Amino acid sequence: MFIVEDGKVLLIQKKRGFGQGKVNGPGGKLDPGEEELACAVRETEEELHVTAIDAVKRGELWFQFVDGMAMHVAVFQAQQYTGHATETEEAVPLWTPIEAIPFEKMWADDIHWLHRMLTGTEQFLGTFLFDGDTMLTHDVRWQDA
Ligand SMILES: Nc1nc2c([nH]c(=O)n2[C@H]2C[C@H](O)[C@@H](COP(=O)(O)OP(=O)(O)OP(=O)(O)O)O2)c(=O)[nH]1
Repeated sequence: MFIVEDGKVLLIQKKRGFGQGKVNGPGGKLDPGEEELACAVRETEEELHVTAIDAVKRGELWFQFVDGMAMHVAVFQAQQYTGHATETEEAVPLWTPIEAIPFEKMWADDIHWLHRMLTGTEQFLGTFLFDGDTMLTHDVRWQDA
């Protein structure tokens, strides 16, 4: 979930779990039977004590890892929220200027879609091959919303 306000995006530094130490948007795994949007809203509440309002789906990420693991991530964006971003056991909040996103601290694929997503209106579909933290191939396709 990427919440945007006044040219800044609400990122987190993850304190534990998958991608610990990385900068990312808040998010996490689906609970059984849960819808993607509900999951993204819930994880943002759990990690930052912020509730995203009127979030829209902007893209999908498909990851294949060479060890056989695969992962699908739905990407949402919101322009409105309630609450005040607070550090929790899971994450440190980072209100970050969109023009100063620290891609070197993020997942290697993010540089290929995050800035374009935040500064435009298109939807995207990204497919990536990873070996651990190393991205081997990337393919991002955009279409008008
Ligand atoms: N921006 C970005 N996000 C990614 C990438 N790969 C990846 O798993 N994510 C997101 C998806 C999830 O929101 C988050 C990982 O969450 P997770 O659910 O696997 O980890 P977690 O340990 O926090 O699990 P949970 O208990 O909170 O559900 O990172 C990536 O390459 N780029």
